[in-house]
Amino acid sequence: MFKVTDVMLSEDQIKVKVYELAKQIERDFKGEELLVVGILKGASVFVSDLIRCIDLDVNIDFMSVSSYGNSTKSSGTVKILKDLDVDIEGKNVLIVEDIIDSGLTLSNLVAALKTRNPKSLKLCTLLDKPERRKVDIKVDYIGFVIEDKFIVGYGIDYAEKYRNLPYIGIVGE
Ligand SMILES: O=P(O)(O)OC[C@H]1O[C@H](OP(=O)(O)OP(=O)(O)O)[C@H](O)[C@@H]1O
Ligand code: HPA
Ligand SMILES: [Mg+2]
Repeated sequence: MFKVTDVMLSEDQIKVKVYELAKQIERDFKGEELLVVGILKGASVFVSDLIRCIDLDVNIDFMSVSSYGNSTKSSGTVKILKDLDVDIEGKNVLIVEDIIDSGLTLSNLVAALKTRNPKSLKLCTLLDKPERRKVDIKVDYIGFVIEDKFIVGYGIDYAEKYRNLPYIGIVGE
């Protein structure tokens, strides 16, 4: 039986970091338009908090890709379940993820989106778990680098549960 055994990052720690990331993004895209792309479902909570701290002309869109299903291991393949509604050619695109683990989700996504000729393509993740990386990936904005624990909350699930926790918790037996 899995349950949440510890808090890794509190609601307050997350709030401070989200604000810092938003201000970095604001500085980097000053005077530019920006399309923020949230990757469903995990990034939904993070991206909603993030955009509300970014004081720029921001558009938002979502993509849904899935590699984990109901398991704690990536299947290694990424399925596009919902594509963008808008054409990104000539636009500044910021992909927002909740967590980068193996890196497979994002590297597949970046490869797909690059072929659409955006003006720029940058990556932002709240959490980075570098120990489990299978593919190299350059991330422009990272909230927290975390150790190799299976975590949930703030949008992140285990078997579709716990996404509504306001903090990041560690799942144990
Ligand atoms: O770097 P990776 O090993 O690819 O793992 C990271 C991805 O896995 C999770 O999504 P998941 O596919 O489980 O779907 P979800 O966002 O709907 O929970 C998470 O939200 C990231 O998108
Ligand atoms: O630690 C994790 N927890 C939940 N989903 C995930 N997807 C990649 N890593 C994780
Ligand atoms: Mg996800």
